[in-house]
Amino acid sequence: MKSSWADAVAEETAASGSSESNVTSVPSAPVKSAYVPPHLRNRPVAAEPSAPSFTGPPSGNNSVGYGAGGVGVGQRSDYGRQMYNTSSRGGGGWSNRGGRERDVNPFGNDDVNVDVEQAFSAHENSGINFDAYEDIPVETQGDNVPPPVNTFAEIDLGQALNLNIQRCKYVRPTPVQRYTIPISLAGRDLMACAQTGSGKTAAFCFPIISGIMRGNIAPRPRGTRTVFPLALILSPTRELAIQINDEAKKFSYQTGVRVVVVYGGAPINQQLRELERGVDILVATPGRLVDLLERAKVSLEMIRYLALDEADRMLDMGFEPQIRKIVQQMGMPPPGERQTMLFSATFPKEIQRLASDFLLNYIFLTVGRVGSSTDLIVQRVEFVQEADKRSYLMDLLHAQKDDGTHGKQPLTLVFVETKKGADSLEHWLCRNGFPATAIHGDRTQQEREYALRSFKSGKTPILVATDVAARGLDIPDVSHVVNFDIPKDIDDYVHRIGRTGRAGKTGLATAFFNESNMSLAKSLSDLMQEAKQEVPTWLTHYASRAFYGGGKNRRGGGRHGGGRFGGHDYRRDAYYNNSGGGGTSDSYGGNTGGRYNNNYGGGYGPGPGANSGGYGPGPGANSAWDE
Ligand SMILES: Nc1ncnc2c1ncn2[C@@H]1O[C@H](COP(=O)(O)OP(=O)(O)OP(=O)(O)O)[C@@H](O)[C@H]1O
Repeated sequence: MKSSWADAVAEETAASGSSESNVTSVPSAPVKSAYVPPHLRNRPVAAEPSAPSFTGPPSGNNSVGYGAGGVGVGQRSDYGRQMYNTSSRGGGGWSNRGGRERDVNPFGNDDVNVDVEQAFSAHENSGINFDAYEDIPVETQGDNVPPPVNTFAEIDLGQALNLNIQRCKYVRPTPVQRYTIPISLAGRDLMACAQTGSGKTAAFCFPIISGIMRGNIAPRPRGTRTVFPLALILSPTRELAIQINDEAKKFSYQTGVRVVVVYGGAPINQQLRELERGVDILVATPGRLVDLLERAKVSLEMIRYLALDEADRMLDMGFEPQIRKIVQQMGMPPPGERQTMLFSATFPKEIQRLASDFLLNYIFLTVGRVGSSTDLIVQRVEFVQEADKRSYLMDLLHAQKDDGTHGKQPLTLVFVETKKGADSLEHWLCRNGFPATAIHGDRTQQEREYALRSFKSGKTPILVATDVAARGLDIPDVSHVVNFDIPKDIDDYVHRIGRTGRAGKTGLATAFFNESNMSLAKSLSDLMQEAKQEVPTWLTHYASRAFYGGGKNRRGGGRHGGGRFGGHDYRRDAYYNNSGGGGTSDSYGGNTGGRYNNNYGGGYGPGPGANSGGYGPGPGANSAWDE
């Protein structure tokens, strides 16, 4: 059943009793006390005004000064914004440097002023196909899990943010949003695993923006060129950081919350200038952030919200020491004094163990099976020898061209293993009349961004990519993902194919498999079965051989080593099975023991028997890491 925002609001108003109980059962403000750095303790902090209950978006143009330029104190009916502007915060806030600035309208129109009902009925079908998520299994583990909500209207996010949700044409929350937003608003730490393209970005952005709008934040230090963001969102790749920044900017339009992005490969001076204009939410790749921290341009002392997108990637072998440094050794308040949210579509258990160091009494949420792909993606596996891959790809592309009956050419994303391989395939495709571009870690940042733009716009409807484009990128109209080279790790496969079949739309993924991919046969076959895909007999055959021959993948012991669909909250296993030294059911070669027996500070690497070949970039392979 479809319902518009206006319906939801009307229903809530009509049934105020029941909706109120929903609201009260989900605390509207973090329950933890605000972090106050030692040097600011004993100073008076502005009291938080009581939050008016959510009344739905306005139908006119007079409620929040939309489109009226800068917003002054008292002009707004949005309590969060008022709090934000009237609080005694100095230091890092946007309003204290260079004066108040007019928000650039990231939506490019003022459509919020048109009749709400009309706007929603016009766009109701343009967003997520919610029916596709109806039967999705959801599991939560942890103490006192706040109940999920069914509509945005049930959540008290603040009016300015609600308007932006409306502008984004989000009619109702996706399953991961239904669960995570109340959990985060209740101030709880969270590890959330939900399928690709299911709306995780908004799931962590909304509570952060709302929390900052709500205020109750200690003043930031004045008279220093160091900036003190209140929230940090970390991303493994530059392009994903840019995308999160764009999204967060949309969501925070006219809330007074200022978002800045920093990432490697781009001029640091420009980023410094942006920072000096003030920052509330900092989106960053780890390397550039460490640089700024070491130069004392940024301080993490005031961080109240930490979000790790693609958290399992952020904590795998390549990144883990750097993330640990940022989170534990550079002045960030400890768990309990900040709220931490970890999100990904995949969460190997040994990564869960590492991640739990950053969390306090957290809730573990799975929407769909951990690490599963969505069954919106039709998966095909073809047996193709190395030498035949190009001609096979050409056949696929020709077939697609012939299919292009709607005028618009479908976008095809082709994943290869190496940077050299990406260059070479791009040139070959272009020589053969297929407009292609490429993205990988050896290209300059300018080239990378240009390639992505050219692909998104359809100018070059084929993008050849390494794993640098495997995670998080939300490119509308990608109808086909081709795994020209199959990744060594099943989780990477899940993320790669997740570039299509997003937001409830369907997509196609084709993989070229041959003997060199034997190590993935079992996990690929399991994954496809789980997603109700047709598994070729030859793959089943290889899978049984790989199983007995010790096929390798990051999950060790087979994809479902801890029992079928063994991907749950690792704490279950840790508590019951852990008697030391890798005693859990899906021990990764014995190098990570139970949480309580291990010294994680000593670094993390593949132990004897670990899957070093399939875990992290091997020689000649690409790192999907950025700085
Ligand atoms: N409530 C909603 N209604 C409609 N569309 C939504 C909603 N929430 C998110 N979307 C859209 O769904 C798409 C996918 O969202 P997003 O990129 O956050 O997915 P994700 O879960 O982070 O994916 P990945 O695992 O690949 O990073 C985006 O285009 C986003 O704008």
